[in-house]
Amino acid sequence: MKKLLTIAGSDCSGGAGIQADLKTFSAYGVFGMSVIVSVVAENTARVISIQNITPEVISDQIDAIYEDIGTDAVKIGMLSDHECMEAVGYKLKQYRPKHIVIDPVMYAKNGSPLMQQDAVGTLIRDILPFADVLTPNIPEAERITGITIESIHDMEEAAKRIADQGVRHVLVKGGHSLGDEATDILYDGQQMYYFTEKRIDTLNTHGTGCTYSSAIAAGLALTDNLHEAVKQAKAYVTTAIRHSLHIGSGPGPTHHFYDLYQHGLQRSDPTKQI
Ligand SMILES: Nc1ncnc2c1ncn2[C@@H]1O[C@H](COP(=O)(O)OP(=O)(O)O)[C@@H](O)[C@H]1O
Ligand SMILES: Cc1ncc(COP(=O)(O)O)c(N)n1
Repeated sequence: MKKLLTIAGSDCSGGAGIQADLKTFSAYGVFGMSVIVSVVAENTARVISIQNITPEVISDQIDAIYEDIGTDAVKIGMLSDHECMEAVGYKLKQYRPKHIVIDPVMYAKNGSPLMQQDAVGTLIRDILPFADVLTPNIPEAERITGITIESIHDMEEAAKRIADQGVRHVLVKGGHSLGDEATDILYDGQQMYYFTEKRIDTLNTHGTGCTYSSAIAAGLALTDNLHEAVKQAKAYVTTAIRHSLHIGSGPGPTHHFYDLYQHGLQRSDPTKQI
């Protein structure tokens, strides 16, 4: 049984964060564990408050995992401030887990900030170097690089700049772009690879990034192959968006039903050469 850990924030409304990650792990048939970094009182429409867990308790949770069970892959999501980042970075250095997927979460789908504005420097310096793959969406890639992204070419440029900062694989997600297709670009420092699906006409995309990065982590643990993991994860998240729920007054959540992983695998190959 593969063992997956998510280090992220808790979304009490169940669509994103730790909750989306654990649902994804279950659908992949792997054993899911969680280190909660922040408790976020949020729903589809707004973020009401954020309570960060103390660095000591974040560290204790990570110790609890590694002194006993260990992991086959780790997904890292919301890290809201310097202290959280430092605590997680210190433990990653200590335990050096295999397969680290980092989703540099900055905002919720309704626009509420989830990371302190001045923490981006710490994120780049202390956290990004641990990523085997980093999965920024377009606004996050813009924030990390300082460039404006309006085209596939701009996404490629952002991926290159992030790779130049020492990230091994960068997957710039195209969910926030316009157009009929949702294309994500994977860059390994040498070549670009494209993962494309038809854009689904829905506002219900709360939790898509969390779902995608968790699916990639689970796929890495299962296959040891990043391209295969991204291909399967793209099929998985697309299916989860297709079945997303129109609940709440803001962007509704992706839905994970129990055989979604198998369902996603039967879909056509999203890998496309542009
Ligand atoms: N409306 C949509 N139709 C199909 N795929 C989408 C849609 N919105 C997002 N995606 C895909 O969902 C995944 C998560 O991307 P994105 O929504 O950009 O991330 P985030 O949740 O971090 O903002 C990507 O594979 C992206 O291409
Ligand atoms: C605790 C928490 N973590 C992350 C997100 C963003 O999720 P996404 O970008 O997948 O919509 C969120 N809304 N809440």
